Amino acid sequence: MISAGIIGASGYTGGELLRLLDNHSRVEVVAATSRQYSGLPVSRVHPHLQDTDLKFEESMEKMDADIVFTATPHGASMKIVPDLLERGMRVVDLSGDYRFQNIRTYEEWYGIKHEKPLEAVYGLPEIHREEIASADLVANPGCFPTGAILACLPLVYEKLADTFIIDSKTGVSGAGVKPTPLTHYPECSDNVTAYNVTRHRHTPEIRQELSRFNPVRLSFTPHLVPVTRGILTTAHAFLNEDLRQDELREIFRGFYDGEPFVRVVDGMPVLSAVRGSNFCHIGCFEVDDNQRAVIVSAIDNLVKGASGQAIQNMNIMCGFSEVEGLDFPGMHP
Ligand SMILES: NC(=O)C1=CN([C@@H]2O[C@H](COP(=O)(O)OP(=O)(O)OC[C@H]3O[C@@H](n4cnc5c(N)ncnc54)[C@H](OP(=O)(O)O)[C@@H]3O)[C@@H](O)[C@H]2O)C=CC1
Ligand SMILES: CC(=O)N[C@@H](CCC(=O)OP(=O)(O)O)C(=O)O
Repeated sequence: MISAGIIGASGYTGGELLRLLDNHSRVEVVAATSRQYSGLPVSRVHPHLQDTDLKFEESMEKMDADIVFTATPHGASMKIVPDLLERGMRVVDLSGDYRFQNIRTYEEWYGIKHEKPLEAVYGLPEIHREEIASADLVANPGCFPTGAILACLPLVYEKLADTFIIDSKTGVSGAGVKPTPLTHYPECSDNVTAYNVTRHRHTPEIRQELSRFNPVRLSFTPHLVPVTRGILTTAHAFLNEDLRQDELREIFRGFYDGEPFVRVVDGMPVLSAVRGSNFCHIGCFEVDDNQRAVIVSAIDNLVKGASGQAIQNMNIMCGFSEVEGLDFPGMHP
């Protein structure tokens, strides 16, 4: 049994970590922090978590755990993570603060001066499983990059395409618990909005990871759609080989063979099939007469896009079965 702490536990990804860890046989959550709700029972903020006796702590300054999840905004994590590491705790950070190899890229796209760059492993197990196992600091990927990278990776790895148009639709929980003008109910319900169409901060993150295998050019456009959870990504790639749909599907099947949380599906991926689960479904594979291939991926932004992937990373770091606590399907319909 190991002990875990969650910083930022009053937020959406913090709540999702609590929900998923409640079902994990090797982990006990010993601390869940919230500055706003310090002293209150966790169930007061997360009404679905009625069977925990945990109360929110103000911080983890005087508490220890084997592993800590920092479910805090970018800019906040960099003020918290170094102290945890110095005190000997291993950390999975859910923010963007440690995802970039080049700190100037982070500063340019996030508009924040990084106070404390540290060595970290990018926590996408499908690329970095071995380094994750021995890491003290894992930078959990962004939600859009998880779905987008998994949709494009086999084509980059096999050098079948190098230019990608990535169009993603996200549920509103991706924006966190605090409402904004874009996510206020009358603005986002019964509505669809494209945003940050050329300047979304996940663009360089997707590029960084795909370019590890072969340089890529890409355009990434996010849209907000009126669902609570899920990201559906449609990636378009112009192939440099004439491949049929069934051949492309087999390339993806071979590439992801043995991956516990990636499923190459026969039909079209849908959000409801992955909702609440740590699975990424990938499908479509249609190719038109311009050799444009269309790959569609679906994830739950709060699970494979955040807290589920963070637990998958913890499982790898601790030598547990990678699927422990995560081995259940989505909630269709
Ligand atoms: N939502 C999603 O789908 C995804 C989110 N992420 C990333 O995960 C992180 C958390 O996201 P999410 O849960 O959605 O965010 P939320 O805004 O829902 O929750 C973040 C929580 O962090 C706490 N917090 C805020 N600032 C600080 C601070 N300076 N020090 C300590 N605690 C702080 C707040 O709690 P309190 O005020 O009570 O202390 C807040 O509830 C972010 O970096 C986000 O970008 C990554 C992938 C997907
Ligand atoms: C709907 C919505 O606003 N989504 C967020 C993505 C949140 C996320 O996963 O990103 P980081 O962890 O990199 O912050 C956005 O577009 O900024």
